[in-house]
Order: sequence, then structure tokens, then C-alpha cells
Amino acid sequence: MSDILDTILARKREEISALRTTTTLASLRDQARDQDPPRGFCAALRRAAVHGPAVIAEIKRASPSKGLIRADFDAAWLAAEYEQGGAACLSVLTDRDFFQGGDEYLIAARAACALPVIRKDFLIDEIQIVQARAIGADCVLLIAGAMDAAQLRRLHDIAREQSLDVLVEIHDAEELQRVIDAQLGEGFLLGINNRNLRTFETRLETTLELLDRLPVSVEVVTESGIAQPADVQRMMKSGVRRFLVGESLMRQPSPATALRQLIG
Ligand SMILES: O=C(O)c1ccccc1NCC(=O)[C@H](O)[C@H](O)COP(=O)(O)O
Repeated sequence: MSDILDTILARKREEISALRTTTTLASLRDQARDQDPPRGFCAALRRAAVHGPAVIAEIKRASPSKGLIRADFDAAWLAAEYEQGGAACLSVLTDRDFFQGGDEYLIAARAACALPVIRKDFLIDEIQIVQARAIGADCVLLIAGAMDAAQLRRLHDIAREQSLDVLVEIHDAEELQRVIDAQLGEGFLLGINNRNLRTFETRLETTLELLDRLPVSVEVVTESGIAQPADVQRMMKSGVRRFLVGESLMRQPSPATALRQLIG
């Protein structure tokens, strides 16, 4: 039986076919070349992590697991709030059908602040990666559970050719093995998603349980379900200093205040 991740990926394949009928890789490459240089997503996180929790604050209007999260939605205002609240980077959902996101939100958010931005979407094809740079993204997400090791390596290398940083996301030991098999070298971020994207179960222990299996040099980002200062402190005590946080900030009247309280 297919689950939500399979459904999303099937829709992505339709979107990719439609995109190929309206534009070409060559024209997207030209648009990508015309963009400002990337802002350095990994470097910004690394700098922030020296002093305390380094947060990628997520702009997410809705999600498959929670439905509508924030009705009053202004991507530029949210970006400015997150920057004031001390975010190191932004994450912007660009998927329309399942998250009510859009490329226009990434463009507006990036223009409203000086933070590096990741295009948060389900990227499984070269054209989506080049398009990410063409709309100004500084980093892309590659979900190991959505592809095999060879495809992961291929898309990672295409992203690096576009000067994009890469956040590779895993949820379990099998996906970690896929990342190891892909031999990506150094320089990528490893996201551990506490949410199972097929069942929506969210457990912070997911990150803590996988830590022992990782080389010490890996830059880990713990993703999903971070809601309380105690969650942040728990991760920091285990040596995890990078966080991807969406819903708990998006639900607050002032995301800036909420972020300041979360990271202390
Ligand atoms: O959030 C979902 O419901 C979801 C469903 C299917 C695929 C991906 C999904 N979320 C993407 C994410 O990983 C989160 O947006 C991100 O880690 C932030 O999580 P949170 O702080 O819990 O909003």
C-alpha cells in the first residue's frame, strides 16, 4: 500500500514532466548563473553553532501531518522575524500541493533578510536542483528515503556544481547506510528527521539513537518535533548543536520571541 511519501513523490514526477514542457535545463542554468552568489548555508550554521544552538527556522504554512499551521502567512515578515529572533538560516517549503508552499515564498523570504535559505521540497531530479539555484536557494534538501545511493550521489554532485550546499536527510540506520554507500565526501550536512515521513510518528530519540553510528566529523542537524527549550538542551548535552524547527515557531504570534525563548 502506498503511503504519503510515495504519494508526494508520484506528484513530484508529474510536476517534473510538466516543468520540462514549459522550460529547459539550459534556460534554468542561465537563470541560475544570473543569481547572486549563494550565501553559505553550512558556513552560517557552523558559525552559529560555535556560540550555542544553531537554528534553521522553517517557513511552513501547512503540512500533511498537521494540516493548516498558520492562516496568517506572510513569508517576508516571517523571514524578518526569524532573523531578529536569532536564526542562523531559513528553510522555506516550496511544495504547493501538500504544504501550501511556493517558489514565490522562498524568493520573498530571501529578499527580506540576509540569511541563507534552503529550498525545502522533494527533489528527485536534476531540473529541480538547477531550478532551486535559479530561484535563489543557497542549499537543497536530499531525502535519502526517496532515492537509492547512486541517485543520491548524482543529485548531490549536481547541487555542488551549482554551488549549492546540501542537507542530506535520513530517518534510520538503513538510510544512513545509503548515505555511506553514496560516498559524498565531506562538506554536506546530515539531517536526522525525528519524524517518520511514512507514518508521521515523531520521536526525538531518533536523533539520539543514531548518533553513535556517525563519524564525529559529521555536521548533524536534528529535524522535527523540537518545541521546548528542554528539547534543545537535551540535544546540546548530546553534542547536537544544529536544529531545524518549523511548527512550534510557526504557531506563535511572534516567531521572533518564540525562537529567542527556544534557544535561550
Ligand atoms: O511535516 C510533515 O507532516 C511532513 C510530512 C511528510 C513529509 C515531510 C514532512 N515534513 C517535513 C519536515 O521534515 C519538517 O517540516 C521539518 O523537519 C520541521 O519539522 P517541525 O518542526 O516538526 O515542523
